[in-house]
Amino acid sequence: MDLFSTLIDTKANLLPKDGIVNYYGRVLLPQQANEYFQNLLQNIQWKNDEAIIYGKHILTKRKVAWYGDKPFEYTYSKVTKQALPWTSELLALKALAEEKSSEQFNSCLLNLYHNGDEGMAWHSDAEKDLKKDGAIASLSFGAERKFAFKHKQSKETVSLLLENGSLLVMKGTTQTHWLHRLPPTKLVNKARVNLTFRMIV
Ligand SMILES: O=C(O)CCC(=O)C(=O)O
Ligand SMILES: [Fe+2]
Repeated sequence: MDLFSTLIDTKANLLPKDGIVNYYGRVLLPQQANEYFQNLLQNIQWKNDEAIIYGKHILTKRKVAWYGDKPFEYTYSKVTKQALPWTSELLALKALAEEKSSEQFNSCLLNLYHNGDEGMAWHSDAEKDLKKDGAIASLSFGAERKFAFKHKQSKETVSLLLENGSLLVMKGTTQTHWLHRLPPTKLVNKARVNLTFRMIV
């Protein structure tokens, strides 16, 4: 049992209906989290994300990377990416996410937000390549950022802070009924790295 697990009820569902979101809080000690953060900044093959929006080819400020068990192809915003082979640190973090969540993952999408100007707009992760209603485990490193959910019909919202070294799991029908986003903020001027472990089919 880790140091913080007594403080956070990991069985509590943060959503009032139509999906399950569990926040496990910090699953790494601050020093371990900082070491992973530095390692990820250095050793991941970060690239500006490409997208085609209204027929225009654009590059995002946020950087991304895509790793997996096999050279999976993954398409979103009309651009296809191919997964790179796991690094040893990513494999260790995948094992941690799997152990804590009791779920299995075969790929990981990584995001690097250089500061609070960069975020991610409302979306759900329900691309056809993803296992339907499969769990998504999200590990956060570096700057603490707010994360929010919005119900697609009722528009009700739920938000929380994602701490350095923390784990969030979204599962059940969350992606069908809820959007989520990482809002931009003027209050943060440090970088954050996020890893979302997924199951591609
Ligand atoms: O940065 C985050 O915490 C979330 C990223 C996200 O929603 C995604 O990669 O689909
Ligand atoms: Fe997402």
